[in-house]
Formats: sequence, structure tokens, C-alpha cells
Amino acid sequence: MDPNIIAASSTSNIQSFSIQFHIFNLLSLSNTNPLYNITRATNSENPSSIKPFSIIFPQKVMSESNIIENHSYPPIFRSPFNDTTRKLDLKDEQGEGAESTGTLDPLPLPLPLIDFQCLDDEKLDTACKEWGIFRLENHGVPSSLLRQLQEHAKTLFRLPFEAKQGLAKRCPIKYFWGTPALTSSGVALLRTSDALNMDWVEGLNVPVSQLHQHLQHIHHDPLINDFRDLLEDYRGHLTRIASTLFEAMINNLKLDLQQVKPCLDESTGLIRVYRYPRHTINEHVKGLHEHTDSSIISILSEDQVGGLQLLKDDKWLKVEPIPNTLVVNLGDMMQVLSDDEYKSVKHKVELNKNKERVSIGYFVFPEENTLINSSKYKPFSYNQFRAQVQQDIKLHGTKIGLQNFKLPHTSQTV
Ligand SMILES: O=C(O)CCC(=O)C(=O)O
Ligand SMILES: [Fe+2]
Repeated sequence: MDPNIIAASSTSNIQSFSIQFHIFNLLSLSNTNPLYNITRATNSENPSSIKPFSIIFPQKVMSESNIIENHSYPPIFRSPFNDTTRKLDLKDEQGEGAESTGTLDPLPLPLPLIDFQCLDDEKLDTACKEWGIFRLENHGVPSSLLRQLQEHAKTLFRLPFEAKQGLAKRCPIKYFWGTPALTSSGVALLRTSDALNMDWVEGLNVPVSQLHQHLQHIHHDPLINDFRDLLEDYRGHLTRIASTLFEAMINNLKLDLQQVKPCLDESTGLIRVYRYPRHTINEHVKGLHEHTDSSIISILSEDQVGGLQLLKDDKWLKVEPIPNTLVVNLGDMMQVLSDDEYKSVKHKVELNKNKERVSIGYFVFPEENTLINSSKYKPFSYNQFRAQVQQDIKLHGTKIGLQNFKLPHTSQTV
């Protein structure tokens, strides 16, 4: 057994008593019932199975910040409290788990670097064809804005889980966890209770059109007001960046900009703020499982922890975080628009063993009812595509995506 593990239920253990007392005090600061918070964690999906406070607590994660972090996580992510994860821990002890974030720890490979101030069309075209993802520098988003967004996001994520779940009322910022696949009202589409198959991520979903509508409302929590203002500022920058990149790509593809303009509809923009918990279990647990984005363009800013990986030539490659740069990837809709010349890149997020990670994604889509024409796919609207994806997730637990729309004579995928 791991020597760092103690039984917190042992009353003779002075250290464990002081930890219980400390947790009690910390959680009493919030409006939630601290005992409820702790005991409920024994079975997150079934609150009726509340058990007394009797947990195994690894000493190495006992700092104050860890305790705050733990009670802010969705219960199933609080690994020391969780039966499922104990089973997984045992696998680790038996050598089946891995110390690293994957059995094959991929090498970092520099992404193509695009200078937004002097856009090089040829370089951009090659990056879109060969990679479907690139790094953007000199994008004009102030580093102070990126820093403030990260700081505010971290503060919000550290709120108790129950407080985050209550965010929804009269607020465009909605909390989710366990899957980023949401209905248009922001509710999780399908969340498995299986720890191995869920996405170990929690997030805030912000449709930018709603951000606009709520700008005049004063939320009772100044933290939310400030965060909303920062997001609005960020939205302005990202719509500018997305539309400039889109125009350059359309130009490179020799398409008629006027005709395809509705394929980038600013009002469809979504901002997703994610927190990935630290890695505590084994390499099978993912922050986000392998997927492609459904968007036209996705733009990511991240802290310095890292975890994003992309599939290139059948190999997983690590994306290294570089301060003040953005990572841009193309989504399924851009692949269709380009007749498969550009790639909707497969990617995933691995968890870090020691640190949690915060990233902020911006996703923009075609106008809902515009038909997207391509020689490789039957014509469809983004509305139809999204409905199909949602149906596939409900029926098969996973997105099938573009394969559903491919014309028979072009079954080769990129
Ligand atoms: O957090 C990240 O690095 C990636 C997020 C992502 O892939 C997504 O939201 O689709
Ligand atoms: Fe993604």
C-alpha cells in the first residue's frame, strides 16, 4: 500500500482529526453543508447512498489548496474520496497503471507558426492542408487580458461544486462537467457514470450571443460581472481573428467569399472555459477523449501546464504551451468547405499528474440553416449536422461526424 495513505476515520490519528476539523472550517465558509459535501462524494451519482465520513486520504495532497480544490470538483473527480478510483488506484499499485500521462509519451513537435500581423498565405495554406492546426503569434490579444481571464477562471472554478451548479440563473455562463457535449440549452447531452469513459473536465459554457444580451444586467456576484466583461472583450478579439483567418483561407481555397460568408457566423460563437483536474489515477483517464471539433475554426488559449495532443500521420504529438500565443485548429465544417483539402484535426487532452489545467476555447460555426456545398459530401446545414451528432452521441455514445454525410464515391477520409 502507498505509505502516503492514512485512514482519516481513525480517531486515534491526531493528524486526520485536525484535517477533518480543517475541512469543516474551510467548507463552513461556503453556504453549503460541509458534511454533505464530503459524505456525498462516496457515490456521486447516487446521493441516497450517503455514508459516514470515512475516507482514505493521501498525505501528499493535504495542503489547504488541495482541500479547496477537492471540494470544488464534481464528486467523482475527488479521487481520494471515491470508490471507483480506489479500484483504479489498485491497478496502479499492481503496475498496470502508468506514471506518465500515456504509455507512449509523445514527443513535443513544434506546430507551424503563423504570424497574424504579417499573414503568409502560403504558410497558412500548408498548415491547413498538412496539419489542420497551427500556432498564432502577434494576434493582438493583450497578454494582460489572457492573464486576467485565466485568473478569473481559476477563482470561479475554485467555488464549491454546488455553487457552480447554481450559476445558471439569469447568467449566460453555464457550468457543466464530465462531457463537453451539451444540448443548445447547455445541459450535458450524455454523461456516463463510468470514470474511465467520462471526460475528466469541468467547464463554463458561454454562447457569445447571450453574453451580449446580458451585458446590461448586473449579476449579484461582482466576480461574474467582471468575468463576463473580460469574456466580452475576449470575444471581440477572437471574432476579429477568426474572420481574418477565414478570409485568408477562403482566398487560398479560391472560393467566392460572398457566397461562403454565412459559413462563419459570429453569432454562433461559443466560449468554453475548461478546468482539467490533476491526474490521479491511470493513463486510461482522459481530460477529453479523441475527437474532431464540429466548428469552422476553433481558437484555444491555455495556461502553461500542457495536455493537448493531436494526431498527425497516425502519431500522437504533444502541443507545448507557449505564453501569449493561441492555438488555432480547423473543425469539420472547414474540412467540408475545403472539399477535404483542409483537415479537421483529431485531438485529445491528457491530464497532468501534478497540476490542474485551465484552457479557454472559442468555437465558431456556420449559420444554422445555410446549406454547405461540397463535392465530397451531400449538401447539409450545420443544423442537420449538429442534430446528427447529438443523435449519434445518444445512440452510440460517440460522435460519428462527417462520415455520415460523405458521398459514396468519395469514402476516402483525410
Ligand atoms: O482544452 C483543450 O486543450 C482542448 C479543448 C478541445 O479540444 C475542445 O473543446 O474541443
Ligand atoms: Fe476540440
